[in-house]
Amino acid sequence: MAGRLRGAALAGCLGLCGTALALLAVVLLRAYVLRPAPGPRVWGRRPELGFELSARDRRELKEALRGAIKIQTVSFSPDDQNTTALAEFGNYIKKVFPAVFSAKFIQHEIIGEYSHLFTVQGSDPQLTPYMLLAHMDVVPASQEGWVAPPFSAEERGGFIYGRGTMDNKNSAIGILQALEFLLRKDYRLRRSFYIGIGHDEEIYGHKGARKIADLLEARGVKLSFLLDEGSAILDGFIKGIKAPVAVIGITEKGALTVKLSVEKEPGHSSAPPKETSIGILAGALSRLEQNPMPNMFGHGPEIRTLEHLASEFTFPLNLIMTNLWLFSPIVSRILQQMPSTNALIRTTTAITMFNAGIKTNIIPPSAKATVNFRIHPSQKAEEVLEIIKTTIADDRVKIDVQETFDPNPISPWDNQAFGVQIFRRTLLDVFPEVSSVAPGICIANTDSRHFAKLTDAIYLFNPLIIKPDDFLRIHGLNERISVEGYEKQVEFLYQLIQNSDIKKLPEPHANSHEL
Ligand SMILES: CCCCCCCC/C=C\CCCCCCCC(=O)N[C@@H](CC(N)=O)C(=O)O
Ligand SMILES: [Zn+2]
Ligand SMILES: [Zn+2]
Repeated sequence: MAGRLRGAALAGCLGLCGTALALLAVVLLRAYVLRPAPGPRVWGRRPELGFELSARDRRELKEALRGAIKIQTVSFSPDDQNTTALAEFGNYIKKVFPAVFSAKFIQHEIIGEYSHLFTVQGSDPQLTPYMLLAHMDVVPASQEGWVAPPFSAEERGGFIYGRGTMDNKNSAIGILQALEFLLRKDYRLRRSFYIGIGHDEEIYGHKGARKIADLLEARGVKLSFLLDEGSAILDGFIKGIKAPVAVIGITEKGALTVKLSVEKEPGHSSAPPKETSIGILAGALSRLEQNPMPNMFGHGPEIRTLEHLASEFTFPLNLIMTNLWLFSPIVSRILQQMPSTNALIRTTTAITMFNAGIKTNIIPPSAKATVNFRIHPSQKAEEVLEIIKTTIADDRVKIDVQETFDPNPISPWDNQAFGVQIFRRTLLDVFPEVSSVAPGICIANTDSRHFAKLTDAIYLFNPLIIKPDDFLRIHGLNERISVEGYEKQVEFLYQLIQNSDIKKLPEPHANSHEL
């Protein structure tokens, strides 16, 4: 009997081991043998390209950005902007970029009072134009907590500190700087392009970018691609990846901002009701925080980001990322641990404003709060609103939608996508240390969504190497950019404009480096 039991146990164990071995074999086979062949290799590395800055150029480049940071172009709320500063910014760029403003083939227009549209006419009208987008307005900054005042543009330890250094005067000034340098070298552009500099991106871009887009649409413009802020060269964001990787946004999340309010009879605090307006609203907000929106990992482009970066991961993570069909439940659990990666896999919930109460001994007549949701690419605003109502489940809480839009459509990402190949080419030229370029999601919002009728190829990317600590500075304290990082950004744009001048993408060839 005991022998038979031992035999059965052994057979069971062998069966189990066999299953485990078979599973392992399948994993290895898929990982190393059945791996999809890499796409055609398009670009080869090029020796040093001529972006050489004299000491004077360097000083000029830095001072142009510092001067722009000092202009307090703050967007406080949709109807409160520092319009004096917005106008001053317009005068400033005219003064700092004389070649751009005097070139015969560049048309400059002011749109919506403070935004700027530049039409740079290339010599070959057959080539479809592209667009570079940026914004000049910034979010407010507290005076406390900064190592240098937020509009001082002080330089410390190789960094320029100030609101707008990463979001997004670095792009607005950087694009014009790159063009100024090219014009001074008498570079003759072949492909036309547009530069848009919005003045109200931080309050949804209705008066700036949207008007620029409407005007271009009315002129019948179609774009081969559009590049805006929204992602970057990420260093240290992803556990298991050592080298910096360029993640280019191919979509951005949608947004839904709701105002919640509760009204109740005021009265004497000595005989309070069971619940006050503050208590009721606090309960609703707590339910929203305690019940995050569903994890959507695998339903949007986040999975493509990991697949593209799979070979960058150290063992055994590389194996896991190559086999997401098997490991995605584990991966999605890991991603939700950090706020920046959690934002990739679900609609996020952020309670951003709360106002209530009059005096210590008055029952508060009303309580109000604002909750800002960023919608995952696989969901729609309507669906999110339904979840909010079910989660709050209290008719005393009034829900008013303030601003809402669905996620952007997904832009093309393949060997034929002109913009993507130009970004690869330019990254290879300017950031040789970047070994991978992957499609990703912009977790915030940008002005680019207003241009959806002009092109299906909208990309979100800032050519800056950023670490998790830098990300916290955007809209936070001590926003800063390194002087070296800004020079590289200008170099990237300088090169990008020239690289975009090719007529068509080269045929794939075998012996070149592939990003
Ligand atoms: C796979 C790796 C994980 C990725 C983590 C995310 C890292 C993101 C890195 C850089 C992103 C920088 C994004 C800056 C864009 C900010 C744009 C902005 O502030 N827009 C406003 C506009 C508005 N009011 O709607 C916003 O609030 O979104
Ligand atoms: Zn921005
Ligand atoms: Zn911003």
